[in-house]
This record gives sequence, structure tokens and C-alpha cells, in this order.
Amino acid sequence: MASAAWSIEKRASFKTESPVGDDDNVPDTGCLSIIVLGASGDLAKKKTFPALFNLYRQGFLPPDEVHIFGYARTKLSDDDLRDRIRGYLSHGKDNGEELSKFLQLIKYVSGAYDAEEGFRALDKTIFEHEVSTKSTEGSARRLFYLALPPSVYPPVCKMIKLYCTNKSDLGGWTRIVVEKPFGKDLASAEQLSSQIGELFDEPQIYRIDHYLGKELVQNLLVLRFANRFFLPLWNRDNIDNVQIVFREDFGTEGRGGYFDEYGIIRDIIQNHLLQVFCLIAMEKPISIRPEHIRDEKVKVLQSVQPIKEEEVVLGQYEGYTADPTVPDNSNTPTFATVILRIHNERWEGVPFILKAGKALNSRKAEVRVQFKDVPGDIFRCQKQGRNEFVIRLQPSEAIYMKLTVKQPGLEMSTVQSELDLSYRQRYSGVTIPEAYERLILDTIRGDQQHFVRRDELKEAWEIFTPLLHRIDRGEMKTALYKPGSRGPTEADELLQRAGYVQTHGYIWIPPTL
Ligand SMILES: NC(=O)C1=CN([C@@H]2O[C@H](COP(=O)(O)OP(=O)(O)OC[C@H]3O[C@@H](n4cnc5c(N)ncnc54)[C@H](OP(=O)(O)O)[C@@H]3O)[C@@H](O)[C@H]2O)C=CC1
Ligand SMILES: O=C1O[C@H](COP(=O)(O)O)[C@@H](O)[C@H](O)[C@H]1O
Repeated sequence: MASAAWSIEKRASFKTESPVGDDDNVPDTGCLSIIVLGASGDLAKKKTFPALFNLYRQGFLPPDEVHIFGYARTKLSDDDLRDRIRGYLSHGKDNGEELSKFLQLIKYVSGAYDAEEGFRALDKTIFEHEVSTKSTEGSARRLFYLALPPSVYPPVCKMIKLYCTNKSDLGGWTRIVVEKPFGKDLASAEQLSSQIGELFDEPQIYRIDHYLGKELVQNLLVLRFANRFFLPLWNRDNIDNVQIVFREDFGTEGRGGYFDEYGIIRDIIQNHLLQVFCLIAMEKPISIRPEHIRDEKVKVLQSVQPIKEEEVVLGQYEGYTADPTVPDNSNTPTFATVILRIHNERWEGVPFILKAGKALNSRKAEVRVQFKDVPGDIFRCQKQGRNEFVIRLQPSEAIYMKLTVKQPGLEMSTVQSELDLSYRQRYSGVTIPEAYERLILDTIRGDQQHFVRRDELKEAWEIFTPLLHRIDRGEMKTALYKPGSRGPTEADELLQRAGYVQTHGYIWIPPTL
């Protein structure tokens, strides 16, 4: 099929204003084919198909318009694929009829990732579906989700471009969703970007970072820019330090081979935590249009200073190399604390402490903004703790503010307490969507706000590549830590040196209903 001019992508994610583009002629309806490449794999069964099922159940994938196609090299029948994924969709719930109907929407095509034959067969199967839905040529929508190792992105994109691109002159489109890790360093990411960029235009490429689909990450812009409270406080005059933390209480769990090639900085910090960092640190965009938001993200990334070796702590949990897919002498960090410093008027001197680790003592992701001490404090509160604004991304989503209040009672003494917005309590009955669900819906609607733009990705790699190369060359020390611990003690020491003051004797406990 011949390709035609690409349509401008459009979607209003905030109902009061279309943040995307000016072209209102792109239809949100019509024949839609979702093609999951790498359908036999781990991500597809655990995340992609379950997200599609949830969208289907909520009516976002109408069965008269939508078909789903799995593609991979493994020889499978349609039913084999359905059987493989069934268990990941039902979660023991009694949704039998819905599930069967959804599974019937799925077809499977087997083929190589670099050969014409398979992609021609895929195109034929998709085309048959488009004909069966009486879709007008040029109006069909094709979404290719690459649940594949990045090594095969270039040949796969080439095959899609050559054999599976639909005509799009009547509002149809072809879009590509790519997963992280997008490259291993600046040079490889740029090479990959160029290879894909030669085949598809930027508005067709959706670089997924699933943290951008999390409810509380999406709330960051609203919190910062829709509340008067924070506007005057959000700067170096008031904020002492910011922590962005990811902790998992399990190890690499069967993904050791993949993980060892990448390490915790490429797996979590360079993408997930850095995206959160951008939303915390960037200036106010001129509107909520995706390009305006992404412009600001790029600017703050460009203001990050080179990382100093003395502001990095690396760790590896004991037992990591026991995984047979991990080399015995691996130096790959499973834990890292890295301090980023921003050279601009708002943030000069404020450390942004990005910390991520596997096999630690708890599972959580949060942003902790610690304020400076009260000047001329007449209550001697510094001894009790500083004001903190905490955004708990997961689990138990919450936003809370740690503050000092009078201890209730006859005495005039102070105590640490909190203003607490716990989602489960405040929004009981509301189901928070899975990140992948929301992001796939965005790709269908053409909203790139929560996806990583090419220049953003380049800046992200610019920041971390020198450090990553030093680690790869074995020039940085990796401390061993016990699984189930807080990580290397050096990380806590670095935190203290950066100015973080821990509140002793106070722990926020998520309220229960
Ligand atoms: N799994 C997860 O939780 C997450 C994964 N990701 C990313 O998503 C993508 C897919 O991940 P995941 O599903 O775990 O990967 P898998 O290793 O399960 O690979 C997916 C499929 O790709 C094919 N494949 C595997 N290795 C190769 C290879 N060397 N050359 C060609 N084809 C290959 C296999 O299909 P077949 O042999 O049938 O062709 C496999 O079923 C990756 O980029 C990953 O980093 C991102 C976040 C989380
Ligand atoms: O991308 C990845 O994310 C998961 C953690 O995701 P979360 O949504 O459960 O926080 C991580 O386990 C994995 O190593 C990494 O590749």
C-alpha cells in the first residue's frame, strides 16, 4: 500500500482546552487495528494485553471497530496465544463472557522481524479486517506496539514502513509505540532515533515511559501550577533538597540477563525518575499543549550540571550474581543514588537526589520535597523535623505535608503531624487506571503529552552517559548490600551530606478505611 501525508495528531485530554493541535478533522473513531509485536513475550502478557482488556471492558475498544493482532517468531495458533494470555487477564475475577469476547478479537501471525514475508502476511490479515469493517480506504488506524528488545526496532520499523503502512489521506494513521530502554547511551540512542526518524515522523512515534502514566505523576503539573500555595515556595529560597525515590523489595526476578546489560541507572533513573524530576523542576509551560510541556522539560534537562563522582553511590545486592544469567564478576549496580544539580535561577544549590534500588526493605516510589528550617525559630522545631511535602506515587497513592503543630493539650509544646490526602480514603470507589491502560488510550487518541520526545531523550542521555561509561569501564566502586536492607550505608551518608535532615520519631502511616 502506498503511504500518504501523515495526519496531524489531535486530542483534548483536559476538556476545557485541546492541548494538542489545531487540526480538528482527525476522527477518533473508525476501524482500528492494534498490532502487538513480540506478542509471545513477557511485557505483552503482563502489561500490554491486560491494558487492552481493561480498555475493552470500559468501552474504549468497541468490538465493531477494533481488532488486535499479535506478531512474533514463535509458531502459535490464535488459540495458543489466547491461552497464553488468558490467565493474565482474568485475575480470578468472574468476567468469563467479556473475556471470551475480547479474546476473539485477537489474531496471531507468526514471522521474522526482518523478513518481508511475515509482514506481508500481517498486512494482509489486517487489511482483511479493515475490509470486513467496511472501512473506507485512507481512514483506517493502525497502532503498532513494539513489545520487543530494542535491538530489533530498526528492522521492525523498516518492515512496518514498507509493508504495513496504511493510506491515511482520510484521517487514518499509522503510529508506533516503542518501549524503553531506548538505547544504552547517547550515541546508541541517537542512532536508534535516526533510524526510526528516517521512517516515521515524530508525531507518529510514541516513546513510552510508563511512569508518565501513573496517576500521581500526572497530577504533578496540576499540583504545581494550579495551586497558589506552591507558587511562591517552589524555589531555592524555601526548598532545601528534593528526593525522588524508587525502591523494590524484590530482585531482578528472572530478568537478570536483561538487567545485567543495563543496570539500575538505565532501567529506572535515566527514564522513570528523570521524567518525574522534569515535572518537579521545570518552569511553567505556556499552556498544557504537549509541545509546550515538553519544551519546558527539555529546558530543565539542559540546565542540569555534569554529575560529580562524589555525588554518586552505587550498590549491588548480595546474591545478585547467583542468577545463572548474570556473570559471576558482574559490576552492574542494582542500587544507585545520584545527585542532580540544576544551574538556573530557581534551583541553584538545591540537590535533587535520585535514588533507586532493587531487593531493598520496602516497595515504594515517592517524591519528598524538604523545606529549609524556619528562620528565627522560637519553638526550636528544627530538632523535631522540617516541613516536607511528599507525593507517594505508589503504593497507597497519597499527597501529604509534614508540618509542626501544637501538641493538643494544656502544655504549649510542638509535635510533628501531617495534612493528608490519601487517595484510597478520599476517592473511595474510584479505580485508579493502570499506567499502560492510560498511555495506550493516549496513543489511540493521538496525545503525546505523556510520551518522551526525541530531543528530551537526547538530553536525558547527555546527563547520564559520562557516568554510565565510567561504570561500564569498571571505574566506579559498587558497594555490596544485604537484600532486604536500606541499601549501602554510603547512600545515607551522601543524603546527609546533601543536606537532608531525617525526622526522628515520626513515621507517616497511610490511613486505613
Ligand atoms: N517485561 C517487562 O516487565 C518490561 C519490559 N520492558 C521493555 O519491553 C520490551 C519487551 O520486553 P519483554 O517482553 O520483557 O521482552 P522479551 O524478552 O519477553 O521479548 C519479547 C519477545 O521478543 C522476541 N525476542 C526476544 N529476544 C529477541 C531477540 N534477541 N531477537 C529478536 N526477537 C527477540 C521473543 O519473541 P519471539 O521469539 O516469539 O519472536 C519474545 O517473546 C523490551 O524493550 C523491554 O525492555 C519495559 C518495561 C517493563
Ligand atoms: O520499567 C521498569 O519498571 C519496573 C517497575 O515498575 P512499577 O510500575 O512496578 O514501579 C521495574 O521492576 C523494572 O525493572 C523496570 O524495567
